[in-house]
Amino acid sequence: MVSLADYSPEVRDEVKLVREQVATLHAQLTRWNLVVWTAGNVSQRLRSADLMVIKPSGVRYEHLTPGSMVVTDLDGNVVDGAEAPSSDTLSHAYIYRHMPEVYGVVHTHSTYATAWAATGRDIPCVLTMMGDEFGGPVPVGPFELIGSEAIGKGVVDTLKDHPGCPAVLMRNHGPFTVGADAEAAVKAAAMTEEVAHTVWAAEQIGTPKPIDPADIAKLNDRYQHVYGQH
Ligand SMILES: O=C(CO)[C@@H](O)[C@H](O)COP(=O)(O)O
Repeated sequence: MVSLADYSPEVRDEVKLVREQVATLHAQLTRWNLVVWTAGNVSQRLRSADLMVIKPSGVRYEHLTPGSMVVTDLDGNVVDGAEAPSSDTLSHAYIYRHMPEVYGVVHTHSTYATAWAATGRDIPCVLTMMGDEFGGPVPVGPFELIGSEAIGKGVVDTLKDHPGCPAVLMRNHGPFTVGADAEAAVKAAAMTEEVAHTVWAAEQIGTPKPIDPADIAKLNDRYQHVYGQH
């Protein structure tokens, strides 16, 4: 069995840093009310080796520490860690293998996004915030059972039809999000829940108005390339 001792000091240094980052980011899931009990997970892929760091399965967020984070290869084989990795490890690994631009993956069961997932409806792009973050609707992916890479394949296959979108609502299950790092994926999870809630509220008031696709593209380009500090 391969262990961290088989990797260079540079890789081991990055593992230490990413363990700290991923452990800290799990607190953002509870901060933004995206999870109940242990129902969500965060991972980040390393830049220096084909490894990833993910939450241990079923461990409460207040008990998570950098040292409890599990290191696996991109086939889900444990390389370092005292506890079993997340239930979704194989799916996170599949996403990393098939989306080379992705270095962060998050899964939650946040209430409003999961309610949309239960209906099988995409969240329509009726908010400027959706143009900004998603560049269109938040799509629904196929129903898949938990524990294999099937969910990961469903996420990748769905996002092929939605280039640049960082979120998929896996039907009857909940949101999976991706990003250039774990923090970006956590942000996408928080924004997914926010727009799921807002669009649901809009549908209680009336019929939300669609945004012209050309304007959605302009919103997304500005937000992705101009917004914020550069
Ligand atoms: O979706 C599911 C179970 O329905 C899992 O993703 C859990 O919600 C989190 O599992 P662990 O990461 O703690 O194994």
